[in-house]
Amino acid sequence: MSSVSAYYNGKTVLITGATGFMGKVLVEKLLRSSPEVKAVYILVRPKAGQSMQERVANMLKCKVFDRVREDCPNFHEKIKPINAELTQPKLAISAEDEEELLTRVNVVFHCAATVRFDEPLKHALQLNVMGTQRLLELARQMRNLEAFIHISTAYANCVRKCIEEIIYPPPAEPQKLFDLVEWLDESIIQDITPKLLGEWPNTYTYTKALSEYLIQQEKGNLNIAIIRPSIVGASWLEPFPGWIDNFNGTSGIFIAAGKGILRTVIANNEAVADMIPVDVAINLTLAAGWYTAVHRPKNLLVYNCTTGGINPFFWGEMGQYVMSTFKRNPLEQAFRTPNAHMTSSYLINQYWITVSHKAPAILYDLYMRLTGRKPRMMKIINRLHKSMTLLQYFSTQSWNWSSDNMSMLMSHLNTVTCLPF
Ligand SMILES: CCCCCCCCCCCCCCCCCC(=O)SCCNC(=O)CCNC(=O)[C@H](O)C(C)(C)COP(=O)(O)OP(=O)(O)OC[C@H]1O[C@@H](n2cnc3c(N)ncnc32)[C@H](O)[C@@H]1OP(=O)(O)O
Ligand SMILES: NC(=O)C1=CN([C@@H]2O[C@H](COP(=O)(O)OP(=O)(O)OC[C@H]3O[C@@H](n4cnc5c(N)ncnc54)[C@H](OP(=O)(O)O)[C@@H]3O)[C@@H](O)[C@H]2O)C=CC1
Repeated sequence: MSSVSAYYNGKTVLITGATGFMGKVLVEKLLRSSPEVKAVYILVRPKAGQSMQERVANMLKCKVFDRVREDCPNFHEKIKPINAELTQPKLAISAEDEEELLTRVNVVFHCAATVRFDEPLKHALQLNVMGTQRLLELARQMRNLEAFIHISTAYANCVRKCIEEIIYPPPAEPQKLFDLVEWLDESIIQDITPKLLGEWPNTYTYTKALSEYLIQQEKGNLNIAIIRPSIVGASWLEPFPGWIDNFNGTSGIFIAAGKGILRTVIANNEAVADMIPVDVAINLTLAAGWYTAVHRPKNLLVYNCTTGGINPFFWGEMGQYVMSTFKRNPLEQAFRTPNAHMTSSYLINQYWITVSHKAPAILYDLYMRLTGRKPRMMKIINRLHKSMTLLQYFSTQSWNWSSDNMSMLMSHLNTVTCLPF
């Protein structure tokens, strides 16, 4: 057994965002590689008419837990759900639960966030920045805390071209923004959001930049590390290859291309497609937790969890791989034969949108209406266009991330690959 998995045995861990894409992989890996972990507390909110208990029961049925279910059939007994809402004062955790966390938790992984690019600024601030502030406040009172790991994004500082593993000055003073959104009318906040964002492309990256700064300012004596993954994609190996459960980042675009719906996309062939498989990002996160707790670095360490500097892969190559994969492995019930092209020209893209997206969608919806069924293709196309408009910023540019801390961490591991510890 490696030092990393040995470290977590006997420890009590707290995870936020455990019901999300990365959170599920984190919970699974932790329970599978460190079966003697004492307890894994997860902060969960009731949602969509489901209680916290129902949500956790449904989550544990998810395929991603099949392997740990086989290895350790009682793994669910280690999971201790806590009712919480990160946007509420004191995270809406009951006094009894809070006391339990304060006495028991050894390591915190903070994954919860809104990752929507179009999130209203007020909500993105309340969750990504104030939520982080509240969690830090709780963590500072924890009596046995050894490490606090915050998941940020490699794009938090996307207004820079070269991104070091340091915390940059924030786009604004977080406290001033908290005060502003406190008293300003929601519609006025919406109106001034572009001005506040400045060079930042969306409220997601903006609030992630703010939360990094806030952590640096308010960390006190905590042992903290920040992980900045780039575009997190499907798993490479663990718990099995190819697992993903959302349409974020590139996955929605790939599926739309595979279904033959997406025919044109704005991207720069020569720009780096900085993707990282979710299991690699989670392995780094767990290893960083171990390193932070055991080696207690003097300063807060930032890990750029990126691939472009080590093994660059370009959007042009990505497009070819995606198309050839779908040609070899066609998806069920495709709308048309997959045939997507990339262009960096706005006009050419608009032309193909009209000819290859809108015209077939109108004809298809007409056919649906005539046969007494509900039209749906134009709705899908409009959603796709909205998503492509928001993602374009990332598919047309390259960034250089330094990854010295990631390399340093890798040098401490048993193997030079990212295989299970
Ligand atoms: C030839 C190949 C070409 C290759 C080149 C491609 C280039 C692409 C470049 C991509 C770069 C990505 C960079 C990302 C960088 C940031 C990474 C991070 O830090 S952090 C993480 C990054 N964060 C992000 O990536 C967030 C980005 N996404 C967003 O912000 C929002 O999704 C939105 C604003 C784009 C759309 O909002 P809205 O219109 O409100 O729509 P909702 O989302 O609410 O979904 C509604 C429903 O539709 C469903 N569905 C969705 N897609 C598909 C699909 N393809 N099919 C079927 N269904 C789909 C969806 O499941 C849902 O179903 P249900 O639950 O209702 O049942
Ligand atoms: N996916 C990616 O490409 C990348 C992600 N990241 C970062 O990784 C982290 C995880 O992302 P990912 O797993 O993709 O995101 P998901 O959207 O899949 O998960 C978000 C998690 O946050 C929880 N959450 C949201 N709002 C609240 C709230 N008000 N109170 C409590 N919990 C809440 C969600 O819970 P619920 O189920 O209740 O909604 C969910 O568990 C984020 O910090 C993100 O910024 C960084 C780089 C890339």
